[in-house]
Amino acid sequence: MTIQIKICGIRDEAAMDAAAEAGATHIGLVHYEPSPRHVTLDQAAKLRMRAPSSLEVVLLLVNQQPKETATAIDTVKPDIVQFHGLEAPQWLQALRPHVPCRLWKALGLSSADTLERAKAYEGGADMLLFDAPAKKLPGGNGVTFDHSLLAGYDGAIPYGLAGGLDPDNVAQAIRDTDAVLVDTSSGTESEPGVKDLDKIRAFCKAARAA
Ligand SMILES: O=C(O)c1ccccc1NCC(=O)[C@H](O)[C@H](O)COP(=O)(O)O
Repeated sequence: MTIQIKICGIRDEAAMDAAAEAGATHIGLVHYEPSPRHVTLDQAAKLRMRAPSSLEVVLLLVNQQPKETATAIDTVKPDIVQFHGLEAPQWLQALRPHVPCRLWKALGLSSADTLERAKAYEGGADMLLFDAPAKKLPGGNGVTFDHSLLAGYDGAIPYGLAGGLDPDNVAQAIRDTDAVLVDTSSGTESEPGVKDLDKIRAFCKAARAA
């Protein structure tokens, strides 16, 4: 299986193009004002329009109301929305028939309980993204978690892996898990919110070689 690669927290075209050229399959656009990676809906829409066709565009939202969610999707027209807050399974199930994009749910993983809870997203989420538990931010904290917990996942929804992945540890993470996608934000930055193009290239190279 070819691993999918998501470079999250993209804020400009140079980083987006570097990700595409390096073989990333997805970019993440964070629409969440407290984040150093926040982009407005207009900025996200411009990046989306200019995205190379090899990239799928993932819009990240956190605990948005239905009206704001609909506006965000209408404005940005992402391929995928990644919900990174406390969105319930019922929320995704209710939304899914009404939107022209796929839906992902991120879950902070610290115990086997979360793996059971994850199963409730069947029928609502096209993919789960297991991440480190929320800290200062709901995601993008550059912190890893115990990947051995994932051996206990027997749900039907495919999952991606996030949380503290970088060019040095991504290959081992791919070998240790059944993730179909790896996701990085902090591990491809020189400082929060500023992408390092060489780190993007190194991350993609390491993931593709794993
Ligand atoms: O990246 C953010 O600032 C962010 C803010 C609010 C919600 C989600 C956020 N990021 C979500 C992602 O998909 C990150 O890539 C993922 O959490 C991994 O981040 P990192 O540990 O920094 O690689």
